[in-house]
Amino acid sequence: MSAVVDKPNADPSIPAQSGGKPAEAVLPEFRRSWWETGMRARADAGVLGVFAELPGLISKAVRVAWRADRLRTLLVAVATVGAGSMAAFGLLATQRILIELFAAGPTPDRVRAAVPALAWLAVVTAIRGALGMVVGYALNGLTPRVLLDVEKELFADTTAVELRAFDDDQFAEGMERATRGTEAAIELVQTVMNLFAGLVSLLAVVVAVVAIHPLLLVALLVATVPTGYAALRAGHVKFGSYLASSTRRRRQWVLQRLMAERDSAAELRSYGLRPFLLGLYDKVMGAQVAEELRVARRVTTTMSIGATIGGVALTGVYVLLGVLLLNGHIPLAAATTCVIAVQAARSSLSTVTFQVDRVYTSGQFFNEYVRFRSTAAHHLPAHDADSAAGPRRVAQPLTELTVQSVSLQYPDRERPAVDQVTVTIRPGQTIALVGENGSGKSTLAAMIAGLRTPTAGTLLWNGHPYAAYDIDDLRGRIAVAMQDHHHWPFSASTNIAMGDIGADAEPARIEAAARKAAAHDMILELPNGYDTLLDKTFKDGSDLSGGQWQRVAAARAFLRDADVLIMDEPSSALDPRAEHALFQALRDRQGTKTTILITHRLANITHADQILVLQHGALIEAGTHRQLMAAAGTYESLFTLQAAGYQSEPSAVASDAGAA
Ligand SMILES: Nc1ncnc2c1ncn2[C@@H]1O[C@H](COP(=O)(O)OP(=O)(O)OP(=O)(O)O)[C@@H](O)[C@H]1O
Repeated sequence: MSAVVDKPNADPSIPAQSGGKPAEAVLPEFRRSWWETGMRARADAGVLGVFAELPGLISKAVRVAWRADRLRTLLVAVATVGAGSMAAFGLLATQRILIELFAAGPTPDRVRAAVPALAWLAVVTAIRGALGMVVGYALNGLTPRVLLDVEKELFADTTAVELRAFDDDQFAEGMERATRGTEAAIELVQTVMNLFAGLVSLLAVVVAVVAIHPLLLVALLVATVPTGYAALRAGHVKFGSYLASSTRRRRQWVLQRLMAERDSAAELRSYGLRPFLLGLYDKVMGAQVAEELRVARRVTTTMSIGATIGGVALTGVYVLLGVLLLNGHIPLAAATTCVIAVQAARSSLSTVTFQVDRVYTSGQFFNEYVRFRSTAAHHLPAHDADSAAGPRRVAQPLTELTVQSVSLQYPDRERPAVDQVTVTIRPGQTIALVGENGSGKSTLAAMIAGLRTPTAGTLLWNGHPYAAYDIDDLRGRIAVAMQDHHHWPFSASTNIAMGDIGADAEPARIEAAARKAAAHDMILELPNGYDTLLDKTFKDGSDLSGGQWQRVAAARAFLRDADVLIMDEPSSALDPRAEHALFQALRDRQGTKTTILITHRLANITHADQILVLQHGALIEAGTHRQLMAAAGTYESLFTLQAAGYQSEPSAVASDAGAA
């Protein structure tokens, strides 16, 4: 934010508010955004820079299209070349007609002689139209497939990368750019195809003109090159306009969301932000209208200059043609065809220059997608290089889980979150992780769950390092109820069934899991019971309270018949009755299934087989409740403190009564 306050007018299109309080000081997201990259790059790149990058971008587009749908890509290419050839034939047929019409002899004879060429022209024009329709049809089928392909690849990456990737702000930024890049893939393919079509038509005109008379090529160049250059310059200016409107769209979008979405609705009302946001909307739109008018003036000037240059060049060509005609260098029919060819070439050239602009811009966005995917590849789970046979399946139930001198240091932190912890966990045990906020309990649990990789030390499942296993298979053996569990926007039953998504979602199993988490009765009271959609933003959707969501999350974890169940603060929002039911269900697992429990409510873990006390990431105490109480260390002091909280109230009441 400070950068914005220091430079309140970083974006000149936003007016500073009076009183030294610029509007953007409270809305830093209004600063220039990464997603203008492509447009800015285009605006900054010179004409040569654009052409230098073009071949690489074109080849990327062709590869993406080819992978998505070979048949349609081929169809577009063939039909485009076909349509171009028809344009050349059309010009040749036109010239033939003119030759016949301008020949000596009676008019009916001349018209009769021109009829075959006329028929040719009609056929060629019809074929050209049909091929144009084929191109449009094939492109309509091709582009959604391109989008599907690139989006699928992107989400295949984002769902596979290790959790640590999400701690990296560069990764998060890259992901946003890549999402925009997927849409750019469509644009890139479309514009490359249009560019190709424009180039083919241009080439067709050139071929036809050379076939009529080589000298006419000079005339064509003189008439089209200045116009082409002017069109490219105009493209630059139009790009400025595109840039301005994109900025406006982003601002509108941010404000529209703030004023219309559920997430901000309560705070907007509570703080009385309505006039502030509406006022800001007015200001932003006012600034944008002014910007648009400024750009419109520039566009008009550039276009006028372009039109003047083009007109002068065209007049030169007509003069040249007249001179050639008078000197008898070219026949009248060729000169007339040349006039038609020049018009066709000018139109193709303006298509080409416009598409060059667009290929360059969408290519920049698509590059972001390509870049992100190569970054994501570095975040994929590492597999043990020693095991040549590939990742091992988890064939046996858990016999021993060993945490061997394990540490994890987050990249942006000076000290490790978990520091050389060693523990051995046996099947059927209940392990409790205890310690102050930030002592490393969740981080240790995430490593045991196979969600994070230690920066030092090893985790062993049945004597083999985690890295030797197929990570998805290993994770399938562990169920986790996260501290910050996700509110999945699906029905209540799906929310629970997601705990074992590969298995049949039998209602009886789902209900049994819900009962263990004290969620069954609560779900039955919802408008549509288990079928209630837990997303308020859809019709008939419902929302749950914090504690109700926690019960659903616990039920999800109970559903999976996991070797190890990890529950991170499962009762922080539960009422006493629900808490009692949940811990009873956890105690029922003891002796048969392994449970790792993280909680600050120490009365709930007195039955644990091992209580591990963490401090600043290090394991400072381990033992049963009885052993740790006898040791009179950190655990004992925390437990005594909490127990005193429960006992103090009655004595306070008693002393109050005595005083009365
Ligand atoms: N993704 C992260 N990136 C950087 N640091 C993190 C991240 N997650 C946790 N930390 C830091 O690591 C340390 C351990 O965090 P952890 O969540 O494991 O603690 P905890 O014992 O579970 O805390 P609590 O009782 O509050 O849930 C803390 O200092 C925390 O700030």
